[in-house]
Amino acid sequence: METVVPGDAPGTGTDHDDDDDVRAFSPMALARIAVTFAAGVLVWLDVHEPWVRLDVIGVAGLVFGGWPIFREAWSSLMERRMTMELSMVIAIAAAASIAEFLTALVILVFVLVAEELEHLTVARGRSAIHALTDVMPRTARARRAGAVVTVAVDDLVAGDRVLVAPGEAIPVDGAVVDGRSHVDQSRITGESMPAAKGAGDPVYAGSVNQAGAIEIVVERVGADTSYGRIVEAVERAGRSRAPVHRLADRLAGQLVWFAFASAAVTFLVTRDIHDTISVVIVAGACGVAAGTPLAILGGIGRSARLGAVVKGGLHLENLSRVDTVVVDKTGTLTFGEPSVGAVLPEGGTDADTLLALAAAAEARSEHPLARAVVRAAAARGLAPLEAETFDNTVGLGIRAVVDGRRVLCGNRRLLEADGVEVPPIERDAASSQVLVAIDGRFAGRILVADAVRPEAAGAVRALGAMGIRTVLLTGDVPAVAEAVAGALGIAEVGAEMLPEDKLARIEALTAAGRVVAMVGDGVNDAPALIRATVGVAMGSGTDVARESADVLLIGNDLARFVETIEVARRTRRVIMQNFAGTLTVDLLGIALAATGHLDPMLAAFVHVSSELVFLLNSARLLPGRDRGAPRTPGATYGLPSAVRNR
Ligand SMILES: Nc1ncnc2c1ncn2[C@@H]1O[C@H](COP(=O)(O)OP(=O)(O)OP(=O)(O)O)[C@@H](O)[C@H]1O
Ligand SMILES: [Zn+2]
Repeated sequence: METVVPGDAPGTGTDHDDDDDVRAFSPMALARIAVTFAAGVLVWLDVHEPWVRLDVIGVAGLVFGGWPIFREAWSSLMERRMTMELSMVIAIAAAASIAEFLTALVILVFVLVAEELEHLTVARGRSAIHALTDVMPRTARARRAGAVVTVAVDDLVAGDRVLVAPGEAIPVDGAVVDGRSHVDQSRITGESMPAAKGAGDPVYAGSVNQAGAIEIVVERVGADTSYGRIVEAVERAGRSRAPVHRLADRLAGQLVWFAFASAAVTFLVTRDIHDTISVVIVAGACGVAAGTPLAILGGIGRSARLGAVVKGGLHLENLSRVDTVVVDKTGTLTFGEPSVGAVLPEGGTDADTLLALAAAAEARSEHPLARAVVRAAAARGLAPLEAETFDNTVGLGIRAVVDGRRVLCGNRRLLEADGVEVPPIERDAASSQVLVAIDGRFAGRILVADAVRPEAAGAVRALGAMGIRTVLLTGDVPAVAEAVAGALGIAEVGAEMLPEDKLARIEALTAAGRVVAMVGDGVNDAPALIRATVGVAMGSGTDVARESADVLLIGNDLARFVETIEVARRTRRVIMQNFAGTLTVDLLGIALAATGHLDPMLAAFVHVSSELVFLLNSARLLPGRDRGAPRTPGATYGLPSAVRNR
């Protein structure tokens, strides 16, 4: 009942915006409700009071029970803001002034109960978000001075060694130093299959150790871990304000004013103080005022469960309106972990030299093609060469000097820009190609194939079913782009697109009135991610992409992205239902009250119960408890002797 008016400053009155208190009922609030209720009963029973001119029980009940609300109303008055508290207090005072103490007390009980229930619902929303952190163990078994002791995770520092038994959650980010196991890290990376871990492999806090016992060396603890950062982003998002939130506040404020104006008219016309009080009381706005942020919190929490970190309420709102999804190919539709299929030298260079020079040139690039070339050279056991100079042109490729030779690795455009004559090239739709020139002469090409993500086709189909158009924009050549698009059922394709071309296409789409989500992973996608209505980065993507994005897909799973759009749409639907419902109930209620069909107590009941329905409607969005929550460590599990005897 604690509304809510534009410019509502945090920290005023019994403001609930900042307390993370997830307690059940507060004892003081309960006491106020009980006292007010008791006073109501006494007044109703008409217990004898010695003072004729003053109803002491009624006044005392009102003052004690309503104290926090009076205080808030007073501060609203001082700030010249019309709030729900103020209007309620005016109604209560009006009832009391005509000695209708029973009415005043009953209204107050309703107000107090509603306020408390609202607190509880909102607290549950907060705790649902906090529940994300519950998977992080609070204690760990660490090696200290030759013994294994249970310590608080917060007391761990980098370099500590921690033992993790089968079935336990991993408490920190670190690396395995002993033992082997499989680890379910779906919560962090989204991979659904447990990953094999042995000495030297990284492990992440919040993932769950499966079969074997492992010992890990601590690298990062708490909020610094990958999972800690995810939780932090979600919590920050939960606190941010979406435009629809401001709209809700405005609507709530206007409803209070409207009820007030209607009450004034009612009094002028009917001269009936009861009906006037009913009019003030019947219009509730908490369903929109508190229900909107609660719904957004629920939507963001639910998305986080799907592995999508939505960085703010604004982005969730935008996501609900998306009608066009632009994707890039490498790393988004494909795994972005391509492998070299063939090395095809030309003009007298031999394959190993070609690959070795290319690998040296590509060594410092984070492009998936570059990494594939480097891996292939290492796999063939070629002696690593060092590039003397290195120049990366996004969307074209690499210019480097290796062993005194000028090496170009990239596409036709790069080579031709440097005056290299590139012969006609046979295109194989299944592979991308890295063209290589040495000292200004075309020296051959390296075929690199990347696997399409298995969920991509289903995701594109699901988007289509939701009425969303999918567009593929890639830096790769048309043959490869069209092959991938064809396999996935994407009709609209742009190939050989430089980063600025992708950007221009996004701008053209938004200029045409489309609401565009751009999904990408690379440095070349960053400008488009920023310009799109919603930028979505793959979790495995480059840092630039992850920073530029509004939504981060931790699990790289496009199917989860589609589900996130559904969550966003549902959130929007719930908010709109609350808007429409509140308006209907309030307008109807005011009309009934003004025409003498609602007495004040019934009006209070209508106000409170309708609000509660809308709050609960929002609460439906809150994610449920995590099913796969692991057991916490601390108990002693049997460790294999390899780990125990160290
Ligand atoms: N480091 C590199 N090594 C070799 N070729 C490169 C490199 N960087 C870019 N290229 C060439 O430039 C083209 C465009 O690169 P860009 O990174 O813009 O897109 P992409 O990786 O092909 O695909 P997508 O746009 O779908 O991610 C690549 O297809 C490749 O031919
Ligand atoms: Zn209310």
